[in-house]
Amino acid sequence: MAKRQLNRRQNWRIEKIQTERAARAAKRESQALDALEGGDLGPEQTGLVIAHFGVTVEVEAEEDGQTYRCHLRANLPPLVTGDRVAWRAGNQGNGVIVAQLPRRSELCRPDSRGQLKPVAANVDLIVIVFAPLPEPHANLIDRYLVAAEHAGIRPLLLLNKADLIDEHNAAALDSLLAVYRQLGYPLLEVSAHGGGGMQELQRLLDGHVSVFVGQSGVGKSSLVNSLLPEVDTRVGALSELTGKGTHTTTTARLFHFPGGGDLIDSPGIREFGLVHVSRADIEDGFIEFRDLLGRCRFRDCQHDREPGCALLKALEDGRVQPQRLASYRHILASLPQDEY
Ligand SMILES: Nc1nc2c(ncn2[C@@H]2O[C@H](COP(=O)(O)OP(=O)(O)OP(=O)(O)O)[C@@H](O)[C@H]2O)c(=O)[nH]1
Ligand SMILES: [Zn+2]
Repeated sequence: MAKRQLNRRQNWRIEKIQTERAARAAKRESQALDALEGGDLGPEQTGLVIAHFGVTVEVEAEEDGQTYRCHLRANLPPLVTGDRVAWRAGNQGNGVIVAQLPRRSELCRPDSRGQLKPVAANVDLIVIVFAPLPEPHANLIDRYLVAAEHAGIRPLLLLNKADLIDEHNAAALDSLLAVYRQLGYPLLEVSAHGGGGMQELQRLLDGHVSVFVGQSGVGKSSLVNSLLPEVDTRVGALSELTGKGTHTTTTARLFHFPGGGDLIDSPGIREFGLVHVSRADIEDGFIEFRDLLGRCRFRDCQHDREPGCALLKALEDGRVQPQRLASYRHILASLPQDEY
């Protein structure tokens, strides 16, 4: 009891300190903004948000490719990495964001209160990475596909560690890949180590804004390091960690590939698609089910053994793959009960 009270008091103190700290930061921020606005600002131009640091964002000028630390005017919607903005330069490598330009797409994740918040904008390719090892799970790949379909962003299935394909795993991998090939999803095999397929991958990434997602250990870092030999993609994440101590969310950063094309990366983005999907998202995300759902005899059909089930009929006719139906059921069953 006493301990709980103590905890509550501690929490209250921590909250008070955090509020005061935030208020001081906001005040400093508005003073900085006033000083900027009071000075000579350059003409309005367009730029790209390449990183986000709470009260300021790093903007790359479209014109000269230089980066500027920019302050935000109060009436702006929240900006994220990948946003295109209208901004005006100040005099010391800083500037002011004037407006957010329309987004073509958004990646969203729930925040600490469970509310969906955008974490990256204008991504147009989600690279779903898997490998012979750790052994790939169809339902995990399908979860990422559901998330990509839901975000309206094109997926690319990337089998990394192709050098590890041998007589023990080749058949299983082939049948896994055949399902996605039949659905029309683009597929590529590479080896971040051996270098096989990497040029082809680079070609597919050129001209796009991509994110890499996939299970731990499939080789996302290795792929990114091989594509971006010049930069340490962990830098942004680390400096945020030491800056804030307890905060585990780390900023997303946009990197340019040498051959053109961009990558947006952060630990949070790598896990995109593993949290929060609704039943409707799942039904929509299995593209071959779209024409079938709603055609079952029973409205609350669980597509399990019900007579007149359109999905089971399609399974029988070979229009739906057993692996996909199993995966669909598995993902649905993982939803909280009230959404099922
Ligand atoms: N044989 C082989 N091993 C690879 C290849 N790419 C990566 N690996 C190895 O796989 C392991 C995991 O690679 P990472 O790049 O750390 O994987 P990750 O997906 O970034 O993992 P997380 O950071 O946990 O998300 C490392 O030991 C790599 O050396 C490859 O093409 N072939
Ligand atoms: Zn059914």
